[in-house]
Amino acid sequence: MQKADDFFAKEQQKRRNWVKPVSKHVLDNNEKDSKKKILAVVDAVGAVLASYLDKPRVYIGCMKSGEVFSQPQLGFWYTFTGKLGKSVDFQLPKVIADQVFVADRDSYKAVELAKDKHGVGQVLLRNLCGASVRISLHGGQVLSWKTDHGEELLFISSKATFKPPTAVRGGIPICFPQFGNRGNLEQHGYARNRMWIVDDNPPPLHPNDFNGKIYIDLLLKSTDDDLKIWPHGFEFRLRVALAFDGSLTLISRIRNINCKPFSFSIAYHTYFSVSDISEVRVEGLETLDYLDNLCNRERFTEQGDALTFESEVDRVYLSSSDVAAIFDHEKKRTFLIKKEGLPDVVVWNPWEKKSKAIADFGDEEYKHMLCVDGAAIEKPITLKPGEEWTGRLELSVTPTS
Ligand SMILES: O=P(O)(O)OC[C@H]1O[C@@H](O)[C@H](O)[C@@H](O)[C@@H]1O
Repeated sequence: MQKADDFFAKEQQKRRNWVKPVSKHVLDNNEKDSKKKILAVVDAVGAVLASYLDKPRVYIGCMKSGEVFSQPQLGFWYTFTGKLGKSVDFQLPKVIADQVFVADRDSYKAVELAKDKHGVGQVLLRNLCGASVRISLHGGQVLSWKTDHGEELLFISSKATFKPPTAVRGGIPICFPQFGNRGNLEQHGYARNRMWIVDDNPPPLHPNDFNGKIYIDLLLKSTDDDLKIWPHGFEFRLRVALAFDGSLTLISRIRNINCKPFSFSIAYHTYFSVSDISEVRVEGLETLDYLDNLCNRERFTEQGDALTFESEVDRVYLSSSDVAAIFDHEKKRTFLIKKEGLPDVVVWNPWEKKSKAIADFGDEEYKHMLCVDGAAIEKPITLKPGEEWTGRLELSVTPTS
């Protein structure tokens, strides 16, 4: 788990309760004449910084300084590694003097553990801008992903039940080790119906998987009861990471800890929240072959330029590129889905009739959701004893004009 440093943030951070103006912070710390000095330094350094606005990362070599990096539209951010308050003899590299804020280490918590009303453990990740992700230990399921404006990006049914053992209808349930009914296990496998634990000591990942991110590591291990229904010992490690820009990454590492090989399928069954399904299009699947679950998994080839929706869809697109996008015209936003190790993409919307047959799904809710899952289904992944597989899914959202 990461620990928050002191940070300086800009205008839009004002409303976060862990952010206050530097001047107030310093006054609170009884340094009465500090404000003037800080602003004076800001003016000088700000002018220098302005000439670096097009650079992604700038390091300012001053006492107690941290890294300074630019963020499109947000200007500069400064990670201050020293302790603010004791001395004002530090240089504050910020562009605009009256928009300098400090995040208070005591009130800002990047990772919080809590329990829901059924006693199920939940993890809340929150980045400094206020974007957040909520994960349930039941299923290792992401239940919420919000922008820094508090806008929910995932769909959860109003009829969802949060009481184990069934998975919540919405968010990102993980289908493992089976997808759908392609095997002898329960629908979509059992990982989504099991309790996961927080993994305090996971094996290291590549620095890109944690640098600048807030994250939690979860772990699912097969129990003796699980081995009776699927006789393969595994460790499934899931890292859920929230980046500074609000993007959400799920990294799965699945290891065979048994003495014989096994094969599995996996899907991140992502319920995206959309304004109106009729106004949505999916790009990145053009010309691909797909298996149509509505026609006994018959194989077809996608013909259109982009996928649009006017009836039930339940397909597995095969061997896709590593990027797909969902354009939501009404909400004026685009979801980008980037994936590694996940060749297939499931697209699912139950539409009107099927919706009525799903107990934990509202009759009209199909209009406001679309499942687009990064997955490995058609060619199951085989692991020899001791082998590990890694799959990554990165979700981000951008405004579209
Ligand atoms: O109701 P469940 O088990 O969560 O599954 C929902 C849907 O998940 C989709 O991924 C499947 O392709 C559908 O066939 C299925 O109906």
